[in-house]
Amino acid sequence: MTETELRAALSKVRDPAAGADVIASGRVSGVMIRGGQAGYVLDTGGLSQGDVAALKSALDQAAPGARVITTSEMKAAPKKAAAPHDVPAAKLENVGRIIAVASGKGGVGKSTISANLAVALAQAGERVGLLDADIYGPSVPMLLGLEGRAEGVQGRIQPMHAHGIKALSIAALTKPGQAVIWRGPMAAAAMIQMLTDADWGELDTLIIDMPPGTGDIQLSLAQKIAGAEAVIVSTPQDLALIDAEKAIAMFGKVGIPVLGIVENMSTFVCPACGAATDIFGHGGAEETSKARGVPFLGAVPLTMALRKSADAGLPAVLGDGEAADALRQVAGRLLMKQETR
Ligand SMILES: Nc1ncnc2c1ncn2[C@@H]1O[C@H](COP(=O)(O)OP(=O)(O)OP(=O)(O)O)[C@@H](O)[C@H]1O
Repeated sequence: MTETELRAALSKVRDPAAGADVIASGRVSGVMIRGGQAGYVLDTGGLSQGDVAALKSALDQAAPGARVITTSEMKAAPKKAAAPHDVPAAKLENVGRIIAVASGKGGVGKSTISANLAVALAQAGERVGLLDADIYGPSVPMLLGLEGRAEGVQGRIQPMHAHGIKALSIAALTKPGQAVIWRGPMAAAAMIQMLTDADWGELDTLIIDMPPGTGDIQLSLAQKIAGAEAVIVSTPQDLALIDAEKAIAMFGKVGIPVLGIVENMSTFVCPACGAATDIFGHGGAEETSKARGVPFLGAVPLTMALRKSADAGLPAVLGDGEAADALRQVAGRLLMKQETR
């Protein structure tokens, strides 16, 4: 059985809460076959015990012997897919396009990729803004070597400037070192404020570094940028890929097109001996993108140079090297997608 066949079999089962099929509602995600073993993630959140038992039995009949990972993240009955016009989009008249960079799982390099793509697009001649909306760990100031805080002029926040791009971090709305517990609506309001109240000027592309994950906060943020497109970052690891699939499903729910997946921390080439090692695996993101019918945007290797440049506040694409080349290629593919729209 192929993943497509497995998904088709599972999609015959109805979500007791949403009425739609379990794949469309996001109730079942992460459908995969690895080493001949079928598996998927079942989210039982918001369902009664009776519904869960009936759903599990229907899924078992549809895909006998499949390995099931059960989570319960859905807080209430999933709503039917929101049509793009149903959700309030952040209106940015002077911005050509908005790209939300997201990951299902934390620590996969989403912020590093966001900062490098922003600088690479600027190197290609675009006017670029980078908005750090990662409420759990705003790292854009460090990645760009930005010091101090964004200023307000006549009531408008002025984005900071670094390496040819404009940048603003949600960290600017909090006191340094102060922990803030964000709730979904609060985070969404803060992001919209930074999107619409800041003096971005004219931009070809605004990149948003989203918080990792696919919970309520991420969903609220995604709903507020209905006119945007998304890029998903994942490592080649199965666990990260399952979460990447959840991120694809989340954007699907709010009608945001996924431009593609970037595989980060792909093959590591030892600088001393030249041996290639697939620490987190290799090629998994490309397989996932094929299975999901989402474009594959490229693989960025795990390199010491990339880690060091991130820590130094100098995005790798400012220099040379394997990772810098790979990141420029990803940026080039994003530019091509824009031209073919
Ligand atoms: N390809 C790579 N090679 C080497 N180091 C990398 C690579 N990509 C990211 N890193 C390093 O991994 C760490 C995590 O990266 P980053 O902060 O970009 O991840 P993230 O997905 O944004 O994390 P978060 O969950 O906090 O949002 C950083 O120290 C970064 O320098």
